[in-house]
Amino acid sequence: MPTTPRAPAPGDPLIRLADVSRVFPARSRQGSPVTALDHVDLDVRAGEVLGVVGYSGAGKSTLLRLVNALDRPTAGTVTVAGREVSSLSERALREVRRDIGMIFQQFNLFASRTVWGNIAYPLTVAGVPKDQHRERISELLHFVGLADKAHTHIEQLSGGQKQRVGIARALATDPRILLADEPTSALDPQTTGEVLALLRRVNEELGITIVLITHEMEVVRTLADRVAVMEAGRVVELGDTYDVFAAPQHPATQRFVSTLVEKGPPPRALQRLRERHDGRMVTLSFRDGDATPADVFGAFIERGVTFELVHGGVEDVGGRTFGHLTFSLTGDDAAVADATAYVATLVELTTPASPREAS
Ligand SMILES: Nc1ncnc2c1ncn2[C@@H]1O[C@H](COP(=O)(O)OP(=O)(O)OP(=O)(O)O)[C@@H](O)[C@H]1O
Repeated sequence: MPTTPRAPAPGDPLIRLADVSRVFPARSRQGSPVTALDHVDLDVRAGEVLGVVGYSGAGKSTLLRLVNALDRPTAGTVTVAGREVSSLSERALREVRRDIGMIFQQFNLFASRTVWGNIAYPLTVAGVPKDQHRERISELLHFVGLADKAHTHIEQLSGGQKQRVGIARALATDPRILLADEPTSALDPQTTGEVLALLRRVNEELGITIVLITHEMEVVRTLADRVAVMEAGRVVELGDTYDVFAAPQHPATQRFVSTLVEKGPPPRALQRLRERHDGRMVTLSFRDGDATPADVFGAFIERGVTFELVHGGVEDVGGRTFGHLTFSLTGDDAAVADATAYVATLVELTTPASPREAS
């Protein structure tokens, strides 16, 4: 094991942003100042993986730079492990930064050094005596699965191997926090899966809290316990990953979730479905703890309503399921009306609308 496992008190904020703003001055005389972060309140709990999603320019990188004190807020406070970093001296900040590892989309390794040399670097900077390097580096290499690559030069490694070196380097000084800035965006899907599995071990086996910036909802679904959605410098939604996927509230969140999960048939599919089915089309959204599809089928059957599943499926997030299922219902008009009215008391019921209908 490369780092000492810790038992964080679950739920304690390890990082706290309180009413944080970061305004960058105008780049030119005619330009206006840029508000990269706008009154952000955010707690990161000890031991969790927090996914931060948002489109380009939403403020995600600025937020990470404030946490590791590479930048300071214009207003508000940033507290890491109980210390308000916004007011610390450069010397005190070095100590705080020792508690924070960071990995990047483009790995940011020394291309001219070996794997060993890259992992040794933060140990040297932190003043760890040379005679302790060998044991520590070899533990780290085993942990990330690169024990046979110690003396390989970085440029001879695949992208996934480079990110493993990045993770080993980030863990070298035994941090409590890992900041991950789009760590899999440069990787193919299979390698992404391997790196995410390694990050899961970093979190679960070593108790390291991870803040993960990404625009890929699959990454969030795989790794994050909670999700913060950012738009225009604000956190517009924050919740458990399951809740965010099953019932996204903010339009920005709905757009992100729809990249993985469709709430109903998209307009063109709906048009084709309407050509083939003349029944009443309804979309039912099931969540853990709600009524089950079997309850709903029973309600249709009791009322003599015929139902056909025409679109949708069941999703799994962290072992909990939800689904949006679209049915075509046929039968006596009054029976269909009665059945849909009753089913709407059991689960969320919507009528899929084409854009023309919706506008
Ligand atoms: N040093 C800077 N000077 C001026 N403006 C900046 C600076 N750094 C960031 N910004 C601006 O702040 C806003 C937020 O940028 P930030 O890099 O935090 O967004 P992001 O969500 O990380 O985007 P991306 O996914 O593209 O990295 C953007 O409008 C950006 O242009």
